[in-house]
Amino acid sequence: MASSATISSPQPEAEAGPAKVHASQVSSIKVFAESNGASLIPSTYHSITDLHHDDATHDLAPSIPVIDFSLLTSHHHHVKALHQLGMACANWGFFMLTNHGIPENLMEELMNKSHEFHDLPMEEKKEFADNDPLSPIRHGTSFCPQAENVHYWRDYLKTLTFPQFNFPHKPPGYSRYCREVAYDYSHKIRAVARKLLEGISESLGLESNSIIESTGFDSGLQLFVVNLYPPCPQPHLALGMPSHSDLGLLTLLMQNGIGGLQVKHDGKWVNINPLPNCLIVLLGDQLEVLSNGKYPSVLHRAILNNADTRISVVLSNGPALDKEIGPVVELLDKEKPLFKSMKYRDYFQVKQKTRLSDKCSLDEIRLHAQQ
Ligand SMILES: O=C(O)CCC(=O)C(=O)O
Ligand SMILES: [Fe+2]
Repeated sequence: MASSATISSPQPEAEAGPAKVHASQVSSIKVFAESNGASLIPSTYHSITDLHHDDATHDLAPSIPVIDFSLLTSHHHHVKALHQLGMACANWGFFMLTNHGIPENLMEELMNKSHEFHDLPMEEKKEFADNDPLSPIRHGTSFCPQAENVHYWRDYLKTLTFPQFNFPHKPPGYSRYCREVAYDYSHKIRAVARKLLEGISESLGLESNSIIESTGFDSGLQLFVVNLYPPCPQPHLALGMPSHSDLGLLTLLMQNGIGGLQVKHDGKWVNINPLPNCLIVLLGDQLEVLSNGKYPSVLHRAILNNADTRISVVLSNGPALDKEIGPVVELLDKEKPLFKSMKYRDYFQVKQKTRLSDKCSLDEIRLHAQQ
């Protein structure tokens, strides 16, 4: 059971050997980190299992795909841009998006305000502690404490911003302004995601509106997440988020200038240092399903540091909740389906209530070659 109780007081034995602190006893890792002050973290947060996690390679930085959004919409460069988009989706499941048209000052304003909800006293955030993945506004820590045996050094605010827009009315004074900025940003992100989905359809040899139509995207679910990762005294032992893929079609992410995102490419973790003012685009599980495996969702994770609070604002753009999503029929002329169809509502609920680990939810609907 998730608890809305505030953090239990810091464990006196923390210095000697940290106590096992279950994330369900922790309402906020930010509050815990601030009140604990110990140099060792509880063993229940030791989530790094691969000894070589520092092996993130920088060599790949020059080959990280960059897509210029303005070229996708340009008559002259459209074909070349589609080709680049298709390559990025097939080979990386991830790209940086430049010239996306979202004003820099809007992104800055949102980022500057994003920590204010997290800064509220725990008492004020308690009303949003909720286990239901479809709650319009949720605040919590880690990913799904009830389902995990190790926890993650992150607090989150999750709101559903489409088809209905939801956002906290707290703290007073800030909230109206921040709601407006968030509303504006979420709409602009949907428009960018929609255009990208048109390009992705075309790059698969489909009609440009194919994915939009088959997913009911125009009434699709948009999840708006503000992640906060406080400084961690032992960043080599814990993670902000473990290796996972996102559940929707396209995730568009920005961060507060503090690095921490890694994506997996050719079996190696690659540090992502975004270009100024770009958006990071991550392909989600629903695109892997629709494309029948041609455009795999990307594994990614958030690593930590011991000096700065990192914030990422992550918008997951998905199908309509009641759409049944399976491989696009036109792609099945010459190939067998690799995935079972499933209603997005069911996929969303399962994924948000399961331990976050690689592609474990997607693997549940993967059909085996012999089937
Ligand atoms: O904070 C990040 O960079 C990654 C966040 C993320 O993967 C998520 O919210 O799904
Ligand atoms: Fe993610």
